[in-house]
Amino acid sequence: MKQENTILNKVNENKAVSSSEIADNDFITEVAAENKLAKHAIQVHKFGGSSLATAKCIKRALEIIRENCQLNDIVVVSANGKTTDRLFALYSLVERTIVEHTIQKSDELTQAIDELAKEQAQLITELLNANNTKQLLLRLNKDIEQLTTWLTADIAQHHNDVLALGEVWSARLLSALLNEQVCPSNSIDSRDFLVIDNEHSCVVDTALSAAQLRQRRQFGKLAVITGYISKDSRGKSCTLGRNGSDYSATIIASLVAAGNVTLWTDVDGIYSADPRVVPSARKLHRLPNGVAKELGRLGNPVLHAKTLLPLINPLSEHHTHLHVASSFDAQVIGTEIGKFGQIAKQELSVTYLNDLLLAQSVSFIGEAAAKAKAEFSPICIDNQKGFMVITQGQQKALSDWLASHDVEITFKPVAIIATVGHRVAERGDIRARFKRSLKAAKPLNLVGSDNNHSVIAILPEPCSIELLNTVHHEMTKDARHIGLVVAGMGNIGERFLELLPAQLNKVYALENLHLVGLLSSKKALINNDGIDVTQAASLFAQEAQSYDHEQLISWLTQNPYDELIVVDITPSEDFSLLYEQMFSLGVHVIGANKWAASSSTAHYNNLVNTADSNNSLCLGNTTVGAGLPINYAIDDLRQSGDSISELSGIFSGTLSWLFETYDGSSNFSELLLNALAQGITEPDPREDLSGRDVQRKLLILARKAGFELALEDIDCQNLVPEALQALSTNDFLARASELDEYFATALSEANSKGACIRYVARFQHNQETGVSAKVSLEVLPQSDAFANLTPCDNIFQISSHWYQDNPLIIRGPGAGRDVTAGGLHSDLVKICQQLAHKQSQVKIKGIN
Ligand SMILES: Nc1ncnc2c1ncn2[C@@H]1O[C@H](COP(=O)(O)OP(=O)(O)O)[C@@H](O)[C@H]1O
Ligand SMILES: N[C@@H](CC(=O)OP(=O)(O)O)C(=O)O
Repeated sequence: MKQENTILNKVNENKAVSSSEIADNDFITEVAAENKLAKHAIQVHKFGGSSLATAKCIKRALEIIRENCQLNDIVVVSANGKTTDRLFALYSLVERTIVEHTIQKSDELTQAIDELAKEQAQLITELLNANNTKQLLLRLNKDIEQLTTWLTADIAQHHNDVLALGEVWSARLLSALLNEQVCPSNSIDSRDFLVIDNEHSCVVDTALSAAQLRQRRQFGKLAVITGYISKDSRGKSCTLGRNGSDYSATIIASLVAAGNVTLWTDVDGIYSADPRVVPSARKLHRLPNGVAKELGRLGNPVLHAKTLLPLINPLSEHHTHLHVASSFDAQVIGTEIGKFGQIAKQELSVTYLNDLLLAQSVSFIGEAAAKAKAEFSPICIDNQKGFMVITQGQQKALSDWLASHDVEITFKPVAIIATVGHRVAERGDIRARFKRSLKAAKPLNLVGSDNNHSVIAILPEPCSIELLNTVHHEMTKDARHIGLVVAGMGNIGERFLELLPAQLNKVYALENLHLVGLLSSKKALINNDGIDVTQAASLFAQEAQSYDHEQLISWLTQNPYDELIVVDITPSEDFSLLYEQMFSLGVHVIGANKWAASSSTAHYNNLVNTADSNNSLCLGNTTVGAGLPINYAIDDLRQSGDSISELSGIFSGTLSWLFETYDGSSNFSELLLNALAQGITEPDPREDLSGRDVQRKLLILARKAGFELALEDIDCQNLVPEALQALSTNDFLARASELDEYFATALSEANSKGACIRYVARFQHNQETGVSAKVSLEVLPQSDAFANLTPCDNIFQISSHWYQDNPLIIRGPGAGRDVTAGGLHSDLVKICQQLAHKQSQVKIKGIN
């Protein structure tokens, strides 16, 4: 959540404090003029009770504000921890005392008030300096006196005034602390500006509330506003319902046209089920508005039922983003709620509500049902069978309403469990799966919601944790979004993309894979909603934008997928230097790029450890032998318990072609230029002739086989004489004939013995002598396995404990567009197969 150019810790340097009544735009402009770092769109940050529960939590919230807020932003707070629960408890205690006339209950009341006061006083003393502590304690004492009067003398009148105290204390404390440590701040009691019609419908008087809020905000001070409370048009305190501070935050955001609302809580996003009781719950990175609204309606505690209402105004041009993030782990990317494309629309989640009532009446049948629905907004209604599901709190009002129509009604206690997702009620497969998963619970009915974003099962018994887990497992077991980024839009990259659509259609393991990024060295096309694979190359050509590595890492850090795979088809050492950051972000890498796997021992070991400790997978079968399964074979032998003692072969397609073809009938240099013209060599053929590429490949395989060695441990014969090594490419090509004599001599000497010349890589491990490795031109008998290859083919020979006398040989095309792109697809399928088996358990700072 950290943003680059905000940050209140700079504010103290250029604070300008003057109170005035100004329009929001003026407000913003003036703040911007004073504070060079000010953004123009206001952000609202709401801290829930769990984020303000203890002094430690409040300090954490303070740091989040320091890092993420500017003076023109707004902070909305809930009561500290469970203060609202405690205030409710006081109220219930008083009610019982009145009913039962018991003396000891009033002692109990005094004790409960004392405890509450002590808790608040402790937060104040622990957090504030002496002067502020004194002032806030004085105000707290006054409030406690007032509270005691309300509770003992006039409880009926002051129910909501009592409940409001939690938010008032919390805002006052945070604001004082901000003043001391971060920036000028003032606390605002939302009852001084927020006007609703009544607690039942909570419709906001927008014009009046916005105007009054404008008057309350003070220029140059960060406003800390109480959540949860408001007043009605007669000036009476109201609440917005339990957990209503989220709703306060979005109302306030709509009043000031904020750009963003962040709900800071104890969980780092919205999960596919309650993560406290469903260990396999998945984070939903992006939730479409309608689905989020439905989740809130059906009991998700992070999203109060009304939270989204102020933000989804079809008439408004203004769009406010909503995020859910963890105040315990502010760097973790949370859930974003908004308008998203197909990938986000595939998410499914499961939610439940206990303690409900199934109300049955003829008034809920046919057209008459519309009236009941409009009046009571039930959780669900079936106007064919004549029932609706309501909360227990609605029972009396519904009975009264029907009595006035002279109609009978029956109530039955029920619970609901629902699967929620974009238009799920229209999907027969999801309904069927949901029904199957509920078999043991014997649901009374299954009902689709009006907006089709949920299927609701009505249960005769409360929903158990076991049932929740079973249903969740069934609904989400194959849910996983894997993002694919392809880096390198060259020859092989192009072919890889050409093959991708068919692969996605036919390979089951790729079911949840979405192409989301295409990168060349300078340009990038990133689309979180997916890039059409059938038009990938042309979309890249038309839409890619310039980027740098910092931007790429920042996107990778925030990517909204369960897993992300980067396929590196670049030859770039620079790009390979990003692997470590990628691994530390849990990103998986498929590399055709040889740099990382053949880098220094320290760097390589570090990469392997970083990947391991972050559960990042890394495959690079195509770094050696293109699509030939050499890396897999070595891995397989090692993992099966075999030990490899020798690795040898011809690892370069170019050198294979040159020496298989070179028979002395023409000069070596003519052959070389011919190979260059056919694209068989690198643009500068010295890259092939130097043997470096073969040396790197041997290093990669030896490391795969379990040996720790470095490039310098492998002797490398450079076939380019020293005199030609430092020339420009053109000068080298012009003087290529200087190579001829050396090769002509080598060939004729070999031929005279009935032998041939080949450029061979050899690695040996011997218990006594240790490791020896080299790549060089060798004289081989014509009968040697390495002597009779189809030009361009590679050959790999492995001797091991199991393959001692008769080595294992893998042979075939070791380069080429199709086989390399195919090898990369093979790696991709392997990673996706492994990811399908990956079980992740939720671990959330704050709630675990
Ligand atoms: N599907 C879900 N996704 C995320 N959190 C959930 C879900 N269901 C239940 N929770 C729980 O809801 C709690 C958030 O409750 P809330 O009252 O909004 O917190 P706050 O005190 O921050 O306002 C978290 O502790 C979380 O464990
Ligand atoms: N304090 C109120 C309002 C609220 O929204 O709290 P929280 O953000 O902790 O859920 C309540 O407990 O209902």
